[in-house]
Amino acid sequence: MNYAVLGAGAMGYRYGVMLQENTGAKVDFVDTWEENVEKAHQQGGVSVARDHQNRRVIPVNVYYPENYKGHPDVWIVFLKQMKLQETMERCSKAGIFHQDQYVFSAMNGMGHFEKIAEYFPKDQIVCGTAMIATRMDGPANVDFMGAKGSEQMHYATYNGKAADQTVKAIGADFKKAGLGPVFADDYMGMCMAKVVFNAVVNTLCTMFEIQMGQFVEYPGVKDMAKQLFDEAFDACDRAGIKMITTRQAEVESVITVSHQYKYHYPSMYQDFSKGRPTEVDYINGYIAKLGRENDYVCRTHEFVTHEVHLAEMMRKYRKQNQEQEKKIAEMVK
Ligand SMILES: NC(=O)C1=CN([C@@H]2O[C@H](COP(=O)(O)OP(=O)(O)OC[C@H]3O[C@@H](n4cnc5c(N)ncnc54)[C@H](OP(=O)(O)O)[C@@H]3O)[C@@H](O)[C@H]2O)C=CC1
Ligand SMILES: CC(C)(CO)C(=O)C(=O)O
Repeated sequence: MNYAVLGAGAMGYRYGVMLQENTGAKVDFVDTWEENVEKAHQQGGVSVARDHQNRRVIPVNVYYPENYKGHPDVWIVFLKQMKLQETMERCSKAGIFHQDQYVFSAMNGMGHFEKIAEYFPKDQIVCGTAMIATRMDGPANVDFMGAKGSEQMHYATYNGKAADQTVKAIGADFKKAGLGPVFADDYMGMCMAKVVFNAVVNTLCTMFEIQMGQFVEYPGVKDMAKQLFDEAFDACDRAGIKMITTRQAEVESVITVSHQYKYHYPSMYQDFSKGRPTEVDYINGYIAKLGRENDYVCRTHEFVTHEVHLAEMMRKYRKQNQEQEKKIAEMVK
């Protein structure tokens, strides 16, 4: 099968490169971030390391939507939630989406499949979640975190039906690529199991600007995680969502995955540190909204969503405050 990755960022390159290298599939990349596309053209591909080691340039074909002439069997979408609608619209106007194509996405948060369904038939949407950590260190420069074989992901059909031949073929390619796919029966329970995980790890690491291994040093992590998971699971219970995991398993997973990816700054921090908006409204904000819609108030998630927005807004004072403090220190000398 042929693939095109929409969003040549950390995860887009990860999926695309692993498919290209390990399955021999033809993979194209489509992106709108100019510096990224130009850098890939200039250096002849994407620079890839694994856990900071063995950095090398892997040849890849990266296009702007307007230049893309391919007709892949499957689109793999890895955009940030905030950019999804705008980018899908740009691609649609460029005429690169076709009604015979399947589309897979394992973006974090919720709300993206409904947007994707505006452009592709519902029966051809494959939902995913990825417990796979990747850093984007600069344009066309990525770092695959975690040892080879540590990759784990889930996928499910959006229509809730059994996997058809194409979905099975996608799953087989993901397996051959080394992405560790597991098929799930229900996409909502599968996606929410990842959303609630990100609502703890991504959000707390971002606010405190720390790596996952540093976060898990704190002895109160299990208590904090439990509080956030309890609220999220209660909201899901009320909404009739059957999670593919349990509260206790999620707490254990926070500990295990944080040790496994100890040097990883979650993707939310990667946006935060670059002065970009974060996906918090699609993660903790989504849980809080789900709760409200089902007569349940997720107080901690609502509060935490505000905290992340507060932290985002306060980034503008950081330089000013540091300069003021420097001046005061000089006056005191
Ligand atoms: N990174 C990870 O470890 C994981 C991420 N995810 C999820 O996957 C999805 C994609 O995330 P990820 O691959 O990390 O995203 P990235 O930020 O690496 O890339 C997504 C897109 O963001 C834009 N972009 C990124 N950095 C910059 C920058 N400095 N300046 C301008 N534009 C930039 C680019 O396109 P454009 O300008 O067109 O937006 C890029 O294609 C998200 O939903 C994320 O939560 C899920 C699991 C793990
Ligand atoms: C790698 C992982 C699982 C860490 O929370 C992730 O989803 C992210 O960085 O966004």
